[in-house]
Amino acid sequence: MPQRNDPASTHRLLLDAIDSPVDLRRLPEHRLPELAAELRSFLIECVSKTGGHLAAGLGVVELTIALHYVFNTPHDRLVWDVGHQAYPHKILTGRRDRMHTLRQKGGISGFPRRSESEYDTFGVGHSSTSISAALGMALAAKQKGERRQIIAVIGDGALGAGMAFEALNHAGSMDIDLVVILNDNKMSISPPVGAISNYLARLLSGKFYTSMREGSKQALAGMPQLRHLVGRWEEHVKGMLMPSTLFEELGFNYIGPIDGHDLDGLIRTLRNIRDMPGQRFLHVVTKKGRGFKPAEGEPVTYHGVTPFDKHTGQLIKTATGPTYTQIFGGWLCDTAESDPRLVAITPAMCEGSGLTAFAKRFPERYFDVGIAEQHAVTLAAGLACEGLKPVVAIYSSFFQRAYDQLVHDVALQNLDVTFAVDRAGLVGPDGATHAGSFDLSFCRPIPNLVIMAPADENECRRMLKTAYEYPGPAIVRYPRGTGPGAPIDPQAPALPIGQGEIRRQGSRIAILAFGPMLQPALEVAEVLDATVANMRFVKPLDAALIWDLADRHEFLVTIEENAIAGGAGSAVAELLAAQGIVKRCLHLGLPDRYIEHAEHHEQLADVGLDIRGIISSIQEVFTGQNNPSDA
Ligand SMILES: Cc1ncc(C[n+]2csc(CCOP(=O)(O)OP(=O)(O)O)c2C)c(N)n1
Ligand SMILES: CC(=O)[C@@H](O)[C@H](O)COP(=O)(O)O
Ligand SMILES: [Mg+2]
Repeated sequence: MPQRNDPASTHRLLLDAIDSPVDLRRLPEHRLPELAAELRSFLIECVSKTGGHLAAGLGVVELTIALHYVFNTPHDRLVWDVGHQAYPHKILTGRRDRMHTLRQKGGISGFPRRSESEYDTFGVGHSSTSISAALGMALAAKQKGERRQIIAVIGDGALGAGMAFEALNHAGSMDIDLVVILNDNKMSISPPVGAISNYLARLLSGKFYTSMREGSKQALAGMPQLRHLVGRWEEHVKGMLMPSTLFEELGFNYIGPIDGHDLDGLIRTLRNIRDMPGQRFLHVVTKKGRGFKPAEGEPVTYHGVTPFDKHTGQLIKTATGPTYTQIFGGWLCDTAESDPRLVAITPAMCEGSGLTAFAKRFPERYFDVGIAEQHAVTLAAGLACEGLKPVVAIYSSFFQRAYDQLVHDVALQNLDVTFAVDRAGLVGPDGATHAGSFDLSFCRPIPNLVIMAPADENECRRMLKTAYEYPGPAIVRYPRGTGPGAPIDPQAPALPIGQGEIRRQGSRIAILAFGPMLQPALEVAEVLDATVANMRFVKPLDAALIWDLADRHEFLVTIEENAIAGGAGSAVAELLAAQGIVKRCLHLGLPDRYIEHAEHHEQLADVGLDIRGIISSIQEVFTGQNNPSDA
């Protein structure tokens, strides 16, 4: 029972008594709106302190309550898509009292995780996987003769991804029991794009449907006791008179659209759906940010937030220098000014990738393709075939979705595409699903690619210029957040391809730093009196520099914020081996495991990429054999 002495808990009499959906299902239905109010207020309270994803979760408070109320979770499987909207789900499934640890080291994840709760039926974070996973669970239940409901909850943005339609296409062709719930809040992170979004809008605002709805409301206005009939009558009439929807054509029984904030209607509809066989598609209409005016008014801003004032919504910003993302955005606009061939593409990450200004200034040269990374890359290939110069802005972890397009459509044809790969390396609170841990490893083997990693802000801009001017596919990968604060010279020239530089002369040990690892490498070098090279290029490597360093030092250490396996250090090892050069090398980077959510600096310490970790790794490996620090 709630502690009476906690003043906040007096506003959470119902919520504090819910430690699982079993407790929720004991509540009388008429108390659920009260619970929704408590849950919404608690969600705002929590995220105002921790930061995280807010607007999406506010939009599904009622839907989450109704789902756990009607379905026998966790026996019935609830699969969230992306999962950024699943904080209400986490609060109702036993994690209310851990919400203050959200996305922190040792705390609960910002996304559903199987290892975190039996109610988290599928690990998510990347979009549009829920229907595929749910279909897999449904097929398994059928195969095992188990009776259970499987429900995927997917947003209108996520529904626009190819993978979602692959799953609908497959599911619709089978004899299977599956529920797909479309949470249609008419928003992705940005306003939605694409024909699917337009189609959904037509479904909601169809003239016929709207007029009938208004007509029925007026007809029943004088008979409040019959008001509930409106919903039922609408369903009936609509089913008879409306043309079948795309989803029915795909084999689903389409129900809706219904109001996703009307608990009574949701519960009634979900109960009906629960008892129906086959593939069911429920179209639910919600408002992103519902119940918190700042988020309702600015769902883009309140999609992902820093801590904020829960009364005013004022976001608490830690003033810092320009982020790498902002440097990219500035470079992009400046280049577009002088080169009309430049076009920019984002797979639904306009704000996060720094394209807001570009989109405003060059709308006809800006393409937000929705959550469609595969399409984004091959669209760029097509644009390049016709002499335009596409720049694809893409997060490293989302870039993983477009691997064959990178190989088969861009690199094999040696097309002039520039990839601005943001969020490369560890990303902090978003955790393992969003870490850009592998892009060096999966890009490096591809012939024709040039791959650069800037050590600071100025180098980032120079590398973007270098990549853009390079007449083939080129990648610049840079981390989330800010750099070391290097002054930016917009006039600085492009870099000579494949050329690194010595930043410090030391003795016996040479540290080959890639990207932002240059800063810690320089600090370590002061302790160990090491030489430091800023390698700049992962492909092609500066072979002459590496041979020279190998020739003049006893030990080589490579450092990168990418998986050690197949990363930049591997490239150096391969180069030395190819020349038959035997050298004592140590490769530092991300280990062969997933790095949990935490602050970025905590993650670096966890993997030994902080100053202390680098020094101890070097000393540990070389100790006992002329410890380099004795030099
Ligand atoms: C593969 C992939 N690309 C991009 C993203 C970034 N992302 C997270 S949520 C989101 C928008 C999702 O829109 P929708 O499904 O409508 O959910 P809503 O936020 O509206 O609830 C995007 C693009 C992602 N998580 N995964
Ligand atoms: C849920 C999702 O995938 C995005 O909201 C992502 O969390 C954005 O990451 P950044 O905060 O690094 O832009
Ligand atoms: Mg949406």
